[in-house]
Amino acid sequence: MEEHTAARHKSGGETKQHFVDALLTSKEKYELSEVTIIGLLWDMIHAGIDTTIISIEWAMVELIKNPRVQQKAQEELDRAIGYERVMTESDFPNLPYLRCVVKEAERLHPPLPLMLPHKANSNVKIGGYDIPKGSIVHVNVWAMGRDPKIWKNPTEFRPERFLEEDVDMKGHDFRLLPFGAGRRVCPGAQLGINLMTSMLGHLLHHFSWSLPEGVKSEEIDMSGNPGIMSFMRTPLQAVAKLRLPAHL
Ligand code: HEM
Repeated sequence: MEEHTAARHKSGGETKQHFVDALLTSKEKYELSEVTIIGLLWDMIHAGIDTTIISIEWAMVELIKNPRVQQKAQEELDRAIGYERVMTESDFPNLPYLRCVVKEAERLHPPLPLMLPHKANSNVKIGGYDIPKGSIVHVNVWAMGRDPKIWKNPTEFRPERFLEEDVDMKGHDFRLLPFGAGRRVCPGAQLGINLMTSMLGHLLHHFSWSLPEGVKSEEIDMSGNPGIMSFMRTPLQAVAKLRLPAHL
């Protein structure tokens, strides 16, 4: 905070287009204290880090349990990038299968399975049910992602389903809502998707992933920790084998 405030003074109040600066610019208008600004920054850090880490761990376990999918994603990375350089964000448009892997992981393993609690601010009727004003409402996006009425073979990890039918996951298609929807939709959704695409892309391009010797796929504990954020109950243990030249 001190560094940012000092930099603003030095530049004569000229603003950079980033989050800290936006908050400092709005400080007077919204009567934001320094403590509030620091609290908001921590909120963003907490909301952005755990959700992304959890999503990556679940995606990796599915890629290890499904070597066909892992190999197909790696073939796509090899075709689009080759073996002489590392992936960058500008490669994303050429990696449609990898982007479907991200989506499929979010369908089966949304890190916030019940989203965040919402409060009805008036009496509403949804799907024939009366929701009285003041009720706390949870939306079970985990169950929606596995509903056999919506998804064919719902428990199968098959990213191809999204090549066959493109389904939005940023709050516009109510079949898939890992980031929520509406006024309180996740403001970091696109950043979260980009982070996942980047991390999974690097992990798969650089390494092949398997289970430690002697561990069978069906022995992996696929249960999640109870709570708002659903980490894997038993942390994943995996073995990485280098695929790219070590200097990369
Ligand atoms: C894969 C990654 C992520 C997932 C799955 C995710 C999911 C969610 C969900 C389900 C909500 C609640 C939406 C609702 O109740 O309607 C939420 C809220 C939020 N997320 Fe994310 N998120 C992710 C990444 C991020 C990132 C990277 C940031 C910021 C850097 C972020 C910041 C927030 C904030 C600040 C809220 C609260 C918004 C509000 O209450 O108005 N999230 N997220």
